[in-house]
Amino acid sequence: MTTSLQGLLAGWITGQRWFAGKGRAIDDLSIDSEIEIASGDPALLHLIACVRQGERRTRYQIPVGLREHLPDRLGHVRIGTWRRDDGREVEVYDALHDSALTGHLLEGMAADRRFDGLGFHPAHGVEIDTSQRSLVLTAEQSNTSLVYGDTYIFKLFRQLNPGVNPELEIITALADAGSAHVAKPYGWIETELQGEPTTLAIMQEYLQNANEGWSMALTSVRDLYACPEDMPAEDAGGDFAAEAQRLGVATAQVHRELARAFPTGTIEPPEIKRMTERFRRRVDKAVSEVPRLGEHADVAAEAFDRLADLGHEIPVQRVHGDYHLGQVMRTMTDWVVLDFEGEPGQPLAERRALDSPLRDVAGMLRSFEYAARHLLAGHPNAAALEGRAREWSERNRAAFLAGYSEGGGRIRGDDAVLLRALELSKAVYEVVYEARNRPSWLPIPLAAFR
Ligand SMILES: Nc1ncnc2c1ncn2[C@@H]1O[C@H](COP(=O)(O)OP(=O)(O)O)[C@@H](O)[C@H]1O
Ligand SMILES: O=P(O)(O)O[C@H]1O[C@H](CO)[C@@H](O[C@H]2O[C@H](CO)[C@@H](O)[C@H](O)[C@H]2O)[C@H](O)[C@H]1O
Repeated sequence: MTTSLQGLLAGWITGQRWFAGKGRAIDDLSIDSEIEIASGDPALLHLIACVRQGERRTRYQIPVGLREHLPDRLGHVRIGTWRRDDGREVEVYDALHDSALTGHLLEGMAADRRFDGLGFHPAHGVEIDTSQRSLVLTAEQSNTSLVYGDTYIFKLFRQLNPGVNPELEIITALADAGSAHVAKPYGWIETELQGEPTTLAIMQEYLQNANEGWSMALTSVRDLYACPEDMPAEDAGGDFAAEAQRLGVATAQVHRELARAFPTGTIEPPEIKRMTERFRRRVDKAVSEVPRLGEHADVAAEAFDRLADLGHEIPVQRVHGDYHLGQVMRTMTDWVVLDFEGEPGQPLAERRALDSPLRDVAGMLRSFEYAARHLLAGHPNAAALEGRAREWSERNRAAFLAGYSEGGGRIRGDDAVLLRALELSKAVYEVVYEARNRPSWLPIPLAAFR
């Protein structure tokens, strides 16, 4: 049986990891833009689809492949059979899994090419090797990344909002300034949405032999859990504290580089009050989606009240915005920071706005909590290991903060008030994120309110 392309996509999209509207029915899916990048068999079609769920409309980027016969190796990414206007039936599938098609993206960037409304560009002064073949990364992601050979990583943004993606803007500025903490940009793809240049994908240097902070931290937690109960964390194999401290130093350096490359400012007490009101609205919205959060709302409210009474200005600048252990990689020489695009799903203007660098510090502190508690879920000894989890988290949070100060990051005595409010606001975001994407992880952010 054949269905319209819209119908096929509506049936398929809800099962994708990056689909942001999980748990709510799709009222309508329309195709806003359809551009052929390659014709023939296989063909490559670039689609921008708009999904309506109640009042909410979200745009998604979906490059699809079209083939008369789908080889077995692509069976797992089949979307369905579509009868085209000319009467031909084709198999539609997720094009990013087909290296016969993804080569066109690399060639487009190398040649600074245009396909109707799509602009493909190389970064300034680089030469792109078009012989590299791609593989899709299988990480838990909000976007989809391809690795070409062991040379480039290409990230295609799934949810689209009009505007230049902050990640492109930031990695370009920091790489131009000679930062040791970003992966070099190689190219990007853009279009125009509602009259604004809008980033669709970015390609960067692939960091070979680098380890992700999250998996390094989990290895360390696992080691501690396996140690005798009376052994202090610093004596357990795989202690992470020296790395946490180095990460703190690198974070402070990145903040300094961001402050040099972009405007900075301060926010005054009346604006701080408005910020806490935004935090409160975020809690209300989160409680309506995850009612269990309601029993903890007063903990967050108390932290926001204290921040509203702070009484002095807060320095602000460009920040990372969604900083956690999955966004940092340890290379042979240092920590490199990835994914400067802020919290996916928030409007771009908000994600590019100046903010306190302590937002990133709070994000990373939450991540140490996540790493410490993640392995407790379903662990037969969970109750006994609670204390170990707390010990690991406290030790690494302290080491990270020490490194941050040592690297020149500014933390004053009463910044604890701001940090606590930012941590709880992040935990509220995480409660919604987990409820939508990984319900079994929900106890982790909920524990932040205890
Ligand atoms: N430059 C890079 N080199 C090597 N691996 C990378 C690089 N950039 C990202 N990755 C890997 O891809 C994962 C997801 O990347 P990220 O940019 O955070 O995507 P998303 O925005 O979808 O979460 C990272 O956690 C890391 O494992
Ligand atoms: O990396 P993304 O930009 O996709 O960020 C989203 O997904 C993250 C999970 O992958 C999520 O991070 C949360 O889980 C992490 C462990 O997987 C943990 O280290 C973070 O502290 C926690 O916030 C992130 O919030 C979300 O925006």
